[in-house]
Amino acid sequence: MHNIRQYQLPLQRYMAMMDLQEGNERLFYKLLIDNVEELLPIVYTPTVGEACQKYGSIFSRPQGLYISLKEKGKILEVLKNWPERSIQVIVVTDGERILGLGDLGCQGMGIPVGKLSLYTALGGVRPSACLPITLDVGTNNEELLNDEFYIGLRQRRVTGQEYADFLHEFMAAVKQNYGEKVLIQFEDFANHNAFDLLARYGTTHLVFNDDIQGTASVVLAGLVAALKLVGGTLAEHTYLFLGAGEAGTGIAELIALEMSRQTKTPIDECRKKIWLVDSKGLIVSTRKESLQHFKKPWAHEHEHVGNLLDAVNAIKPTVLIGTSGKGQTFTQEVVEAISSFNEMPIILALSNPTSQAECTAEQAYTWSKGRAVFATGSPFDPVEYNGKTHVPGQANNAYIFPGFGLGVVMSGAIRVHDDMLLAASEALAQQVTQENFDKGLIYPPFSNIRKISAHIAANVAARAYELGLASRRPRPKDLVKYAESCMYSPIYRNYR
Ligand SMILES: NC(=O)C1=CN([C@@H]2O[C@H](COP(=O)(O)OP(=O)(O)OC[C@H]3O[C@@H](n4cnc5c(N)ncnc54)[C@H](OP(=O)(O)O)[C@@H]3O)[C@@H](O)[C@H]2O)C=CC1
Ligand SMILES: CC(=O)C(=O)O
Ligand SMILES: [Mg+2]
Repeated sequence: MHNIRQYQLPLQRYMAMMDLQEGNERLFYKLLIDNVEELLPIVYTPTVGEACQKYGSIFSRPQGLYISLKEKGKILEVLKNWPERSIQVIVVTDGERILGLGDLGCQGMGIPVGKLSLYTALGGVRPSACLPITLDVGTNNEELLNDEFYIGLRQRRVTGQEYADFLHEFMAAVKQNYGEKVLIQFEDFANHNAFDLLARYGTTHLVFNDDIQGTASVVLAGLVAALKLVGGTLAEHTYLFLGAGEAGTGIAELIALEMSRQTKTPIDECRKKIWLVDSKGLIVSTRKESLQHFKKPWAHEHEHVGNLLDAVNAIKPTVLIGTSGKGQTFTQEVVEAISSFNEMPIILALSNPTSQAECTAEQAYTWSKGRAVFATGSPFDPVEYNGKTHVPGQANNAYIFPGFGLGVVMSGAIRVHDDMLLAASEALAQQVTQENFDKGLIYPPFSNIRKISAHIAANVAARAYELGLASRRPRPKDLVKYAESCMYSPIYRNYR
């Protein structure tokens, strides 16, 4: 840590950590686990975003497995080149929507690498069982195409049947090489592919989309915890999203599902409590024909509303959630408006990295006069307002996917079911203590994450057994203890 701390710039610290991961993996994980709050912003958001943007020019050694269009027809052979045989979790991207930074092509590799290091550090999945993959299907990022240090194919993205065939070959090759029980996490695909891939492979493979499903689970947990501060039930609140893509509609759907279970009301009715704004304004029924399929369930009856401020004033939400990928979109007027009709507005600025957050912590607390219950996707420091310290929570799917993955792996689950996402969410919400609430936090600190992950894993595994989706026999009696016993620990063996 002394060495790492000598670097002034976060990107230099990132590069030092990557060198360490390559040169002394056990020490890398020891540092990451013991200093998680300090190092998470380095190996994960926000610094990993900058690293992906500059990936070509900071490149020293390859990490992960690249599969490019040139390998079409030979993907199985390429997979066989990976030295580890026993893989439990794959995180795969095609780099088209890296955080809120857009199309970074092959340079998106930083994301699968970073996510999988959290699978190990936060969730205890063995490093050798983790495989980061980037599919190089080209990039539409002109700057990268003209960058001498770009590491990927210099061509525009393939789409349509050619893309679908390539993905299909990849999915089939993974199953053939690693069997049915490898968890494939789709990460940072653009929404025009992400929903379709999940629907297409959800019934044949063990797949999970972190941006749609993991994010939904973490946000639902935060909302359930927030109700202890704010009062009311899920169904008594009104939700407004800025951003109706993977994260926005994924979260909205899981809230509606949980609301429907709690109130025994049809899910269609529950969806009416949830409104979304996209780049064209509030999603309303008069726009239904021209909407992408994942937006249609949210096209409620309402007149046209063109922007977020007008939508806030029209809908009067109690909860405002930012999933737009666009920074500074929760303006002072927006935060003041929601604060004018809520004693304690719940405001989540989920977009990553920090530069894309819908507002900063300081803005949220100042403009709401210290009344907002606030969390962000990337970390923000505590803020002093009117003599009180406000600590923003980090609403990031990193709370969920490591424990979720561990639960799937340890139970030998063969499919991911929505109930398993609800189980993960419930377990996370239960880990928020009175001490956390007293600080205004709706998430527990990351310093306890391995214990939290063990509880998430246990709840996910328990649900998988109940659903008949778990193949590991016999079912361990104490699933929390079993989860802990499965976790990788970076300790040196004593050979004496
Ligand atoms: N905290 C966390 O754990 C997570 C955070 N995220 C973050 O969420 C963000 C969005 O991700 P994702 O949902 O996958 O992205 P998508 O591209 O799927 O969705 C983005 C949505 O935002 C809308 N949008 C973009 N700009 C504006 C604007 N100026 N005003 C209103 N709406 C706008 C788009 O509108 P239109 O449909 O009209 O184009 C679209 O509906 C990213 O920054 C990502 O980092 C994602 C996953 C997890
Ligand atoms: C956290 C995450 O998955 C994202 O921002 O895309
Ligand atoms: Mg993501």
